Amino acid sequence: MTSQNTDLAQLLDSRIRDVPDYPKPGVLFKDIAPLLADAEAFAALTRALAERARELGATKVVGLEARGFVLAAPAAFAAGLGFVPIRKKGKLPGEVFARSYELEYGSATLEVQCDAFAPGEKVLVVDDVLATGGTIAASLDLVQEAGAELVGVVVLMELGFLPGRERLLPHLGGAPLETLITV
Ligand SMILES: O=P(O)(O)OC[C@H]1O[C@H](OP(=O)(O)OP(=O)(O)O)[C@H](O)[C@@H]1O
Ligand SMILES: Nc1ncnc2[nH]cnc12
Repeated sequence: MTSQNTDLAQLLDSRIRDVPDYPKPGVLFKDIAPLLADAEAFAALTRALAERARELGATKVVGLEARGFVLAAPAAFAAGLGFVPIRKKGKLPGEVFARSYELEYGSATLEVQCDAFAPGEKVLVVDDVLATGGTIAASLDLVQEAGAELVGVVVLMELGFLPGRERLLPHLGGAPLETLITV
């Protein structure tokens, strides 16, 4: 990590609030609302994500509902790329691919539109938190099922005390998994 990235990580980390026992007892919730509300931190995060999208050769940036949208959409815009949403069940019209999964504090189903990607599309997946890895694992399977090539995953914050990274390895197909902050 360069000193510039260390500065970025410190700035971002300083704007994330720990909320104990939310939404369930025993969960330390990482609240990104203060970061999003801080113009300097949000802009720095958006620039960093957009830079990685360009460097990795992405043609689309994929965001995961809901907090992933808030990071991925401005990054796609800043990189001059299109944005594709992966949404919770029942929100996307038309034919969809679907995957059910467990996350740190519940379970859900994610969907992507079957025609979301043109042939040869290269995808960067962006989300805010990597906890158990269930959400991103399901999303990577959907990207593959929809026929796109994964060029990378960038996550704002990895919870290093949970086994998310190991869980994602079989789903990455050799693409890099990058996190701006690890706690
Ligand atoms: O690694 P995991 O254990 O799967 O957890 C990580 C996911 O949990 C949160 O999403 P949530 O489903 O709470 O949705 P939200 O963004 O709509 O709040 C977070 O935004 C990640 O997507
Ligand atoms: N501890 C946590 N904080 C914020 N978002 C999460 N998603 C899953 N686990 C989380």
